[in-house]
Amino acid sequence: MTSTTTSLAETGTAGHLPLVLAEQVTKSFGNHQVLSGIDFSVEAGEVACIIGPSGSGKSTFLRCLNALEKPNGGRIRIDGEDVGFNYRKGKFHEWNSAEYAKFRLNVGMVFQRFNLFANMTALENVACGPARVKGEPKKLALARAEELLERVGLAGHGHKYPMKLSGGQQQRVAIARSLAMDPQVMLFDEPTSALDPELVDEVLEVMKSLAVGGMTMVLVTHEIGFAREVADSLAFIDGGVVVEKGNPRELIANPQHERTQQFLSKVL
Ligand SMILES: Nc1ncnc2c1ncn2[C@@H]1O[C@H](COP(=O)(O)OP(=O)(O)OP(=O)(O)O)[C@@H](O)[C@H]1O
Repeated sequence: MTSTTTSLAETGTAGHLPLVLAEQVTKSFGNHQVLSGIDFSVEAGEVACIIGPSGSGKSTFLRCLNALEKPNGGRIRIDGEDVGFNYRKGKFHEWNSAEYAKFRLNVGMVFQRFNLFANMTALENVACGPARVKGEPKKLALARAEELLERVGLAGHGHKYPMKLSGGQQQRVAIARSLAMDPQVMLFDEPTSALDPELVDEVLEVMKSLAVGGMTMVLVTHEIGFAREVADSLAFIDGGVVVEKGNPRELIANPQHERTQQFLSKVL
């Protein structure tokens, strides 16, 4: 991002900004350019789905949104805040590790592999963030975790360790764990791809209920049906750029770009 520091300072933050705003984001790993100038935005309360071929940069972009990867150029703002930078005394300063940690509490992320703590029960997995990271009293964090497990359809399962839960149940615990931090936006990276087909719907149903409840969500997915039914916008990423973005139903029914048409013809 260093190369863009001057232009960042000049751009300013006046006017309405979407909750999530990415402008011309680039990212390389060595000589391999993975993101070549991504423009992307999501309004508060909206669900944005991202589709695209394997290796097109979808996960890398999501990781940039959550500051798990550092872009080489461009600008990402969440709720008007520059991800990775503070603007002080007329200059951009890179975040320190405490600022990165604080930011991630505000942006939930659910991964393909559920990443639960194997030595904690479902309840402890959900309660540990508020109790250990936010310093919430343990009793309160556990009571809230009970409520969240109920919300994802897992009432009565709180005492179980992850290995005693199905993949779909584990992913729902992971969603509850993310919700426990009261995130402003939730990012999902192919949350159903590691599940047996018969377990996919139970996770999609939970995500649908979050969407109906007004949660702002960015979702990398192969679930075109979910995108069509639930999402407010759909972006097709290929070769590290957003090739096409629009209303999901329109984009799926009538893709404008040849690359989008080719991709959809393979997955529909
Ligand atoms: N940490 C890394 N180091 C080196 N290369 C990486 C790293 N992370 C991702 N890549 C490369 O970046 C490219 C894009 O990967 P990414 O995971 O973002 O794609 P994707 O669109 O999410 O693919 P998929 O749908 O298969 O998950 C790939 O070629 C991948 O090998």
